Amino acid sequence: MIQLMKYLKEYRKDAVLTPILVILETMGELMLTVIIGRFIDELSNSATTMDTIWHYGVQLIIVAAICLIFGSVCGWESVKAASGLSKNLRIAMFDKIQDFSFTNIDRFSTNSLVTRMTTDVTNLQNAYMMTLRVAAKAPISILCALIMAFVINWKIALVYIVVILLLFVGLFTIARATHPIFQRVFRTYDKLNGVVRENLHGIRVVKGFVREDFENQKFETISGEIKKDFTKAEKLIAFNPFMMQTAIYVCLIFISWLSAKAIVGSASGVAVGGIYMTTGNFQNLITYSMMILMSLMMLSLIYVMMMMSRESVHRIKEVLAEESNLHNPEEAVSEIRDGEIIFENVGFSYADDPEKLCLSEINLQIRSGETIGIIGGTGSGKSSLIQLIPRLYDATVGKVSVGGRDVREYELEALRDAVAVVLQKNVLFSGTIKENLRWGNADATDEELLEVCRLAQADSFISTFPDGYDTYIEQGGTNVSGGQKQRLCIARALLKHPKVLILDDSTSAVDTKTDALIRRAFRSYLPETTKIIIAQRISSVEDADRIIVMDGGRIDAIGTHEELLKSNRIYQEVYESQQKGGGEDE
Ligand SMILES: Nc1ncnc2c1ncn2[C@@H]1O[C@H](COP(=O)(O)OP(=O)(O)OP(=O)(O)O)[C@@H](O)[C@H]1O
Repeated sequence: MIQLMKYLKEYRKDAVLTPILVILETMGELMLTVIIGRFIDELSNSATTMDTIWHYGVQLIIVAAICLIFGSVCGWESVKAASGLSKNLRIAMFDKIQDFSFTNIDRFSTNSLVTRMTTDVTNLQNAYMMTLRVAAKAPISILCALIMAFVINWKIALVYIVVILLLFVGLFTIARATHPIFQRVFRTYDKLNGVVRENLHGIRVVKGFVREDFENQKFETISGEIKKDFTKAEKLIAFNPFMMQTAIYVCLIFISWLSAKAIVGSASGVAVGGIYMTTGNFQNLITYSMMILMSLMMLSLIYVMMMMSRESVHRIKEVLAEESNLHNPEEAVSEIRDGEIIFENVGFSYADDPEKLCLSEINLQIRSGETIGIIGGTGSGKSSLIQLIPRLYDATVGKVSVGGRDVREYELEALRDAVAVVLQKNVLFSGTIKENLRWGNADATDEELLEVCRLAQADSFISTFPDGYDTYIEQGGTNVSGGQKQRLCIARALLKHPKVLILDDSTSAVDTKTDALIRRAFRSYLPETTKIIIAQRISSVEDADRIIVMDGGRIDAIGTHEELLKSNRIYQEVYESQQKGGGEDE
């Protein structure tokens, strides 16, 4: 946890102030016990006057009021420090994730990142708040109470030492047993988040296939797993109050017994074992017993919270320590000459393992301005191939060049500005159409928006909306159709004026006529831009300059539509199957 304290930043003063206030509050509480002890002794004196009672009464009120003030400010400061720490941690994690490559994200999984930024940070926040307040208060209370008890009577005070040692052994044993359970619980939380996210994301499909019962069952199973683990851990933790209560009773019985003997002996002038005690002393010892044992109880609670948050701290640190495996080189090039693309002996593995390549022996040269179609079965490596061009992933072996230079020599931002990809999983964000389009270029004028929307055949449907380009897109683009969403995403990519434009199955939901219009517009208006179109339908790529046929992570053939129809078996089969089906999507 200590390494994460640097994220306190502007809340450091609150974090320092809290234990100081706690110390002052504890001192005040101890002063109260001393005053009460003296007061009791004074009361047993027959000469006590009302003046004396007022004197002690006023003292008690003043000290109690000071304790209350310190306690309240301290509570406020600890909340400020803990919630400030969690805010800064979330910002730091979010910032870090923005720099992650796809490989980094794959390594954690999106679900786990969500749990780490929410549940784990909240866990740490709660544990830290408790620690700030109690971790300072409890040891000080114990220490001061022990000193005072030893001052009153060291022989009787030894009882505390024995009980404290026994309690520590018990607490340590419980903590060791619960830690692995909490470790497991957080991994299950990742799964739970995954199920919720998947369900909400695909709620239409769930309803369409009437899979609510199945989804409920899945959720119940995971919730059950969490409940089982928590019950197991709580059963162990339940020993905690049991041990505490036993310790309190043992302490009280022993101290009462020894004190009673001492008080009776002192009164009769025959002190047992040389122990002299007053009733006020006895009252104080009982108060110290409660203070010590309550502090131990609080410490044990913190210990349990620390156990729970230890795993969270580890998981937060993992995210913050993760280094993106995509770096800008020292002297990064920021100018991309043109849209020429060369793959030289490229192999790629998601696991970065040359033994497990999902793309291999890719040799390919694409001229700037060329239109390339890519066809291949599912899982044949089409998306993997194009993701290497804007460095969404790095090639495991070989070299990918754009504009005559290795992609790893470019500034990442410049490369990704020059290579626009409309990915298979299109995403629109909540906001107006204009705001969404300007993701491609924040400074684009309204005329430029209109122009790219015309090219992407989006203007025709946007102008039918009552609010036109100011139409509000709901989160995830749920209020536009799949085909409309795809066209908006293409328009957004066009706004970057890219040198390379990649459409990864991005017109699959667009009707064939509109699809053809988009391609025709590209050909006429973007002659300089290299266009790579991944598609399932032959009609989407047949007019490309060249078509690549992918199979099992390798290039099976490259040629024009006519050449491939004559010579390539896979292409012929796909063509024939689509001819028979009249074009799968039409
Ligand atoms: N993020 C990932 N992590 C690990 N393996 C992956 C990942 N994405 C894809 N793969 C695997 O890589 C191989 C190639 O997948 P890829 O997505 O490139 O195929 P594709 O031809 O684009 O398929 P489709 O047409 O279905 O989109 C597949 O075996 C797939 O399971």
